[in-house]
Amino acid sequence: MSLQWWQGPCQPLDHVARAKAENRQQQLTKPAGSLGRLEALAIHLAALQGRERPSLDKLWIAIFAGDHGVVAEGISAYPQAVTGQMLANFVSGGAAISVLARQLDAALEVIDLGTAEPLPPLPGVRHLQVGAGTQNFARDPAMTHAQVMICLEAGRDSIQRARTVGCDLFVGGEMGIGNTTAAAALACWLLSCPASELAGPGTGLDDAGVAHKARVIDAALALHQARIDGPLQALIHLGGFEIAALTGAYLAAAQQGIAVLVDGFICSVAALLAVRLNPACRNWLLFAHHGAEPGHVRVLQALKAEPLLELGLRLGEGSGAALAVPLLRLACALHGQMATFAEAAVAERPN
Ligand SMILES: Cc1cc2ncn([C@H]3O[C@H](COP(=O)(O)O)[C@@H](O)[C@H]3O)c2cc1C
Ligand SMILES: O=C(O)c1cccnc1
Repeated sequence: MSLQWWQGPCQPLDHVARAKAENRQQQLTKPAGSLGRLEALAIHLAALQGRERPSLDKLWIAIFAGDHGVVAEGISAYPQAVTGQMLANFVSGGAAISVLARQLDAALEVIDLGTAEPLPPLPGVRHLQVGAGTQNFARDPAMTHAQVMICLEAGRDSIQRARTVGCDLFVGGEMGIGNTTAAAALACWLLSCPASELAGPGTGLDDAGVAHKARVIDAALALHQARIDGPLQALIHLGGFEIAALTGAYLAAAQQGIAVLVDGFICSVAALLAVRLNPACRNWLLFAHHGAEPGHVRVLQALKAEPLLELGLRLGEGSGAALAVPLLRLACALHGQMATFAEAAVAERPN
């Protein structure tokens, strides 16, 4: 088979910038290593951005939304219509991510990949209508090959727009009632483990609801298993439009040399898919937080991720990643603005 676009090379890290940043860190007026992981983060960002002093001034947040046919199985605490209603809330400024984007002075774009009930055009939303949501994967493959390709490209297109405005960091977010079920099903396939280990309450299922969700996922895995021969087929059979778009965005970001901050459970599953599709993209992914959804920690472990925050978040929308941006910005500010021992005339050597 011919090579797919996401199999093309990812940008290499800039080892010269990394070495300069490492050298600079050693000269700053503090005991060596005293800023802990913030030091390594600034150095890694230097290697990603190709400059001794990285910065995160220009932040691009893209929210991908899509509905999920598997909602018919009663796997979410909220009705499907919330997906479309939240699209309006994102652009009118009232959603959590809208508030965070304003606070961070970030660009926020909202991409509707397809809701179950078609929406009237919403100013500020890009409507792609890949389909009226996915099919119910308890019965049928979630999407077609053509649909997964359009979604992966929708993610790539967002990265292209981010690049044209000179983005320093990309944050992807998602909205789609039912998507913790799709994400858990994908994670079960990717990690070869039963749904009882990865299914969680999502928007707020009780214990019986979580047990039902796990049974739905296990049955769907059994139904599709024989036809899933890799991560792309897993996405087609078990995925969601927004999960595929996030996967495409992460892959394209690595190919175009844009650092990524990954949000919660659903985004982390998209990141694991991206790494399985093109392992070299892993270097470009930073992980924001370890959330409350039980599958999240397992997916982070598989990615060898060291998330920055642990706040019990279970919202999605890119909110956890947005919350971690100030920490990364401060790591860059310390790295870029602290005085060196020579500049401040402070004794460099310990006794
Ligand atoms: C009002 C509201 C806003 C949200 N923003 C993100 N999610 C989050 O919850 C959904 C996944 O949970 P589940 O799989 O249990 O349906 C996704 O839309 C996710 O982004 C929301 C959910 C609700 C109800
Ligand atoms: O961690 C997440 O991304 C998450 C968890 C629950 C509901 N929505 C998103």
